[in-house]
Amino acid sequence: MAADNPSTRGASTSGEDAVPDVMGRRGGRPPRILVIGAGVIGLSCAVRLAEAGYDVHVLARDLPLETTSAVAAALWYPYRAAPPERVSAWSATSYRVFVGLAEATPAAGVRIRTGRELTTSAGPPPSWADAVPNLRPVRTPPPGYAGGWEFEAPVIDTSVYLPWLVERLTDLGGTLSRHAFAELPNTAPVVVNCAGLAARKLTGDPTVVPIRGQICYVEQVGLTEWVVDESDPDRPVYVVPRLHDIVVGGTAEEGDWERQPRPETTEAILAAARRLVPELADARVLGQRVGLRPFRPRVRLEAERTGDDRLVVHCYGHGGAGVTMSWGCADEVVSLVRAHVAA
Ligand SMILES: Cc1cc2nc3c(=O)[nH]c(=O)nc-3n(C[C@H](O)[C@H](O)[C@H](O)COP(=O)(O)OP(=O)(O)OC[C@H]3O[C@@H](n4cnc5c(N)ncnc54)[C@H](O)[C@@H]3O)c2cc1C
Repeated sequence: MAADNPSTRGASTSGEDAVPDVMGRRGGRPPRILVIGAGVIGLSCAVRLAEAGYDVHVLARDLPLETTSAVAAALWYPYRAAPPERVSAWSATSYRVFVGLAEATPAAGVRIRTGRELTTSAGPPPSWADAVPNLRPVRTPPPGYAGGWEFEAPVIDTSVYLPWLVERLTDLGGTLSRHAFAELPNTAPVVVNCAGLAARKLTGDPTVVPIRGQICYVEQVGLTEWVVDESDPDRPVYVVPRLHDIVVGGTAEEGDWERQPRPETTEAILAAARRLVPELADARVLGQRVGLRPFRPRVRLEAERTGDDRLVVHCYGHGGAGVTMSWGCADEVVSLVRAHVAA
């Protein structure tokens, strides 16, 4: 990654010697916190902890633009994450933060866009309906659909947003370094575990499984509205216009660890998207990518005291909605840390 890229600003790639070894408050300095993971969850937690006055260091095997978070579409849309009531509350908090960013901080890469979730049968409003202002039924669905829901949602261009989060963190005095842990470290009094899918191995948690997502990018052809059809659970169709391109998806293949795009899948994704959004017919394909959504039957967000009286806060398993829930989860991580360690 280029040295002047904000996603590596404040980052070292020196490996082992980058691990903080200072144990907590010393000489009046704020307690040191080690955050594992530089996806949207780790970075959002790190930013909120730094804002709360902690001395925050993010250590990650993959830097932000190399993570699953960078592959996310990333539409505010609670999808393949549980439990519903908590997902809804975390998502509602994030919605408000993203609206604030879209209004006041264009450099963060967040825009509010109108769009539609289309359904093939009539049904009640989604479980997260209260998180969205002005959710309304789709009055004239396209052929083949029974209805759906229309609303304004934040669209987060991760290629801009993740570097912006890093910049925010380093402005607050935090750091980001590349480091791969073989096990949870015991070198800091507080560790926040945001390892995503890799928490499966790092914490020995077999309930975290991949839900593979393949997407492609096409050129921006002037599209402003997003659309989602998840009536086929394995083959959701979504089209999300970003600042300079359009994300077209996708797949949701549970238990599939393949990280390479499958060409025949790309063809199927494009065909389904073009049926739904005819404006894409001649849009040039710019690239394709795969991400493994870190799904868990319940997001794990809890504090654990270790035998040697350190604190580990786990925050992983956000499935298909990590961006959507990020700020709500980050606030809760800060509350858990504060309950144990004052800044
Ligand atoms: C195709 C696709 C589309 C998606 N669309 C959306 C969407 O529209 N909206 C939405 O909200 N979400 C979406 N998601 C889901 C979203 O991407 C995830 O929920 C989110 O990225 C999870 O973030 P995370 O920070 O937990 O994990 P990750 O982004 O995977 O980050 C994990 C971090 O932990 C680090 N790490 C792991 N193990 C170690 C270790 N041993 N030592 C050090 N560091 C380690 C990694 O290197 C990485 O930095 C989508 C996902 C996919 C794949």
